[in-house]
Amino acid sequence: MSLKIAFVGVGNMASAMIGGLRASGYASDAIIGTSRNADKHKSIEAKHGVAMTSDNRLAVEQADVVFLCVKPNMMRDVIQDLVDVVRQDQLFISVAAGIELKSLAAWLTKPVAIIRSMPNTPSLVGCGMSGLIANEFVSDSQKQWVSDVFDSFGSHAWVQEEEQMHTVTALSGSAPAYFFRVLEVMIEAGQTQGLDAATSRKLATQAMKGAAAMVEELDDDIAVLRRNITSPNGTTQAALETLEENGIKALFSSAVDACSNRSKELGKEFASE
Ligand SMILES: NC(=O)C1=CN([C@@H]2O[C@H](COP(=O)(O)OP(=O)(O)OC[C@H]3O[C@@H](n4cnc5c(N)ncnc54)[C@H](OP(=O)(O)O)[C@@H]3O)[C@@H](O)[C@H]2O)C=CC1
Ligand SMILES: O=C(O)[C@@H]1CCC=N1
Repeated sequence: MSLKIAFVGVGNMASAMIGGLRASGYASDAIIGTSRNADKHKSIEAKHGVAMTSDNRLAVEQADVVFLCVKPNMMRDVIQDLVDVVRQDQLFISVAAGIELKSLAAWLTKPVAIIRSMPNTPSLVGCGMSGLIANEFVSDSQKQWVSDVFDSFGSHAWVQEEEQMHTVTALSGSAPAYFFRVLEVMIEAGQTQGLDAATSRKLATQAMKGAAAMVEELDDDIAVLRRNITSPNGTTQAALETLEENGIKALFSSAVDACSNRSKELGKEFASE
């Protein structure tokens, strides 16, 4: 039988995970979600076939596993309102950017099992990537269950040091947005050159998907895959030289640094003391 999961704060990220879980066959009656605005509940219930409530405590009371999915600035208040219904046999999984395990533990007040995760929205289509780290109360069997759940909507990686969660955020949590931006810009450029929007979108998207699939499925060095497309003095060389001249390396490495630094700031801004 599926463990009962409560998603506290069903917005973009929780909705993506619920969609991914449901598509992988997780039982609808084993999932309950919460959000304050009851007007949204019907559409979430219709989309994912799961029950919704505005009552966080009611949802948490009946859960074996609680995903904490509110924004980082709301996390402390939301957890503090739950403290007296929290049981030590429950597992808590935060998805919040920046928020440290020790802050979550301090707000939960009891010695409970907590996992800090950093998923991403491609979970909705079974292509998620999630970084994970556990506190000392998480058992091996809970870790296995969590690995299986995150794999059911993509893939996962456990990190050894909590500091590494900032880098996970920069390389996978936020990264789909960078690639969406790259696609937006390329599609617009295609249209500027005369293609219609749909054709431009299909061409650029399929190229991005194909490149990612080659990296994933072949064991080749990525630089070799790039060179295999780049004929001397050909079209690709012209494009790549333009990207280098315009600072692609500095651009992306500074974006990764900015993301990771913001994650660190969020952790400090919303720390337990
Ligand atoms: N979006 C992403 O790609 C990723 C997000 N994250 C993390 O996920 C978390 C949520 O982000 P995201 O989904 O984008 O944000 P959203 O704002 O889309 O979702 C948060 C939801 O929480 C609900 N909420 C707010 N307060 C409460 C409350 N007191 N009780 C119950 N529900 C509440 C809101 O609904 P309502 O107003 O109806 O209450 C809202 O829909 C953040 O901590 C973020 O760092 C992590 C990885 C990726
Ligand atoms: O932008 C954010 O803060 C969240 C965390 C990772 C992706 N979105």
